[in-house]
Amino acid sequence: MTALEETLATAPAEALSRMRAAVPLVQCITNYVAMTYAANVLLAAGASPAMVHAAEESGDFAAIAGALTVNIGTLSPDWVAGMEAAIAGAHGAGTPWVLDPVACFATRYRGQVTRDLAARRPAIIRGNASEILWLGGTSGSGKGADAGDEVAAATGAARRLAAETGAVVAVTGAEDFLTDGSRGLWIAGGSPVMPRVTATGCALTALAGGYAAIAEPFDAALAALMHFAVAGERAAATAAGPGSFVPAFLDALAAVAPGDMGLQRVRPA
Ligand SMILES: Nc1ncnc2c1ncn2[C@@H]1O[C@H](COP(=O)(O)OP(=O)(O)OP(=O)(O)O)[C@@H](O)[C@H]1O
Ligand SMILES: Cc1ncsc1CCO
Ligand SMILES: [Mg+2]
Repeated sequence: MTALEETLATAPAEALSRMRAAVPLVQCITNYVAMTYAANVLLAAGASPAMVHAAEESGDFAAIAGALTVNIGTLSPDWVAGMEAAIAGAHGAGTPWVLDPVACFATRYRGQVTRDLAARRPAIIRGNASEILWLGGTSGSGKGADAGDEVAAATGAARRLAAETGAVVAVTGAEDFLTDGSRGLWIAGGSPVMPRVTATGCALTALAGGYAAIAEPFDAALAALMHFAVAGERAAATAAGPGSFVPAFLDALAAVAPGDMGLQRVRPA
């Protein structure tokens, strides 16, 4: 087996077992839209969320958290100060952090803030294709928080961004792409209903934090993507639409077992 195949064969299942055993504390700085959903996703999956963003405390909190996640969805100057303080606290304590560049291409302010955050050594960057295209130096056709581009169009940008920042980069969509700049993987699964529920991607970023608390960034991102891929597919099979998908998805996240995090949905790029 190659090193990559060994990673694929055991790492996601082991990561899920370790996360459920540890129930890691994950500090989430996320947007107003995503807060409750992301917290519920973490609890269902097996981690312990805390939504802590004020600059007065966010750095101290990052020092006691297992991981920090930073999502710019509803940013404002106060929140950006909280993000910067949290990241400084995370670096001081060796806490890994995850960046979600929501709609970074949409305005100059978002773009500047995102570039500044991306330069602060995130362990993982998780975005949709339009966000990663823009951050990787190419313009796409995103519309606000929703992607307007195919994941396949963003693989080069993802590799460049990973090389530039040192982060593992996950691009999500109908199939997800994961790279650390050299290794590349495709992860299949999920459901077309997922982008019809707001903050699904934001919640995935939060879960990537849960895994980053107990695994190396590449394995952590892969486990989070697989956990969503399995649970999303199962929930969609029983849901009537976006509304009933949400409770079914929380149930499915809780029900995913290590043995479900198998190789069959992953292929090397
Ligand atoms: N067409 C699709 N088929 C299957 N799964 C999908 C599809 N679109 C998105 N997903 C899944 O939905 C999840 C969120 O990805 P998405 O790319 O929609 O995030 P996003 O655009 O950042 O979302 P948001 O900003 O609204 O939180 C991922 O697990 C992804 O695999
Ligand atoms: C709808 C929306 N607007 C800002 S953040 C957010 C959640 C999805 O990214
Ligand atoms: Mg998003």
